[in-house]
Amino acid sequence: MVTATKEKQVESKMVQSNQKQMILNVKNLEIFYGVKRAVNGISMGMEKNSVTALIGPSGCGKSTFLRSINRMNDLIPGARAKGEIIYEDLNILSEQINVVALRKEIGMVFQKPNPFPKSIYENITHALKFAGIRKKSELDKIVEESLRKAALWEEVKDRLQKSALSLSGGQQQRLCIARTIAMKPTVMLLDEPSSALDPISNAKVEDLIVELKKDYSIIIVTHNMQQASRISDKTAFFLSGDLIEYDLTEKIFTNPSMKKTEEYISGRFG
Ligand SMILES: Nc1ncnc2c1ncn2[C@@H]1O[C@H](COP(=O)(O)OP(=O)(O)OP(=O)(O)O)[C@@H](O)[C@H]1O
Repeated sequence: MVTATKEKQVESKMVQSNQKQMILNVKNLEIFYGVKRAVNGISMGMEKNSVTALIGPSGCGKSTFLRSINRMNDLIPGARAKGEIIYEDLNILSEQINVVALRKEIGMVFQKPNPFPKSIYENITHALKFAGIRKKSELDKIVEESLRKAALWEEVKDRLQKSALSLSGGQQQRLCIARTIAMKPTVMLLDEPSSALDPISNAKVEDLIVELKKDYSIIIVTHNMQQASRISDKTAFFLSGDLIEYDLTEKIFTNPSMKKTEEYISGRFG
């Protein structure tokens, strides 16, 4: 639980006009590194059980924005945020938030697969044991469930005690996704999760993301516009720290409202 007041959540407050339930509501978010402002007062809502893609040229603030959602920017000296990110009626940016609990509910997967140099099994159980789960039968159950959800179980079920580093890059990335799933998150933040992978592994991760949105709300940063158009429901186009356009993915890629979006998706810059 993020705070003791979480149980008091008022779900109906985060319902958009089209009745899709919102999981996150970002209000006038500004993010600074020292005196430099990297995100310029962005407001947008992310829908539950959907995939939201963040696109835009290098340096436009996508990763900075993504990292603010589970307070990963706190780890960067000099980084600070203003505004609000409302999640279950609480402001994620508030000092009262339990950041460790927040990061369990809002998990993150990075560009480069980063399994621990331990067994496949231990990669998943490490944080669970830290959270106090000790019973082997319970750990076994969560390991299997998480690997199944990450579409990796069939490939690794006979070698759970082997090193995670013996897996291919694509399998390692699905293991990192399984590790996040094991913490029972509600939101998954994916920062270019398949850009370091070969095309077959990339396709598996894309299929997995579409499957995972049944259970989780997913926000993905991607440089790959085909990927954004294949897997996301809504797309946000960032430029120089501004949110230029945010709409249904189909609209963004076929009939964007803003000239800059059109120029970017047609490859005229970036
Ligand atoms: N740790 C940091 N310290 C200082 N400035 C940073 C830091 N991280 C990012 N920035 C700056 O903030 C701005 C936004 O960077 P960010 O990494 O969020 O962009 P991005 O859109 O994710 O880029 P890319 O697609 O290349 O990953 C850039 O000007 C970048 O130089």
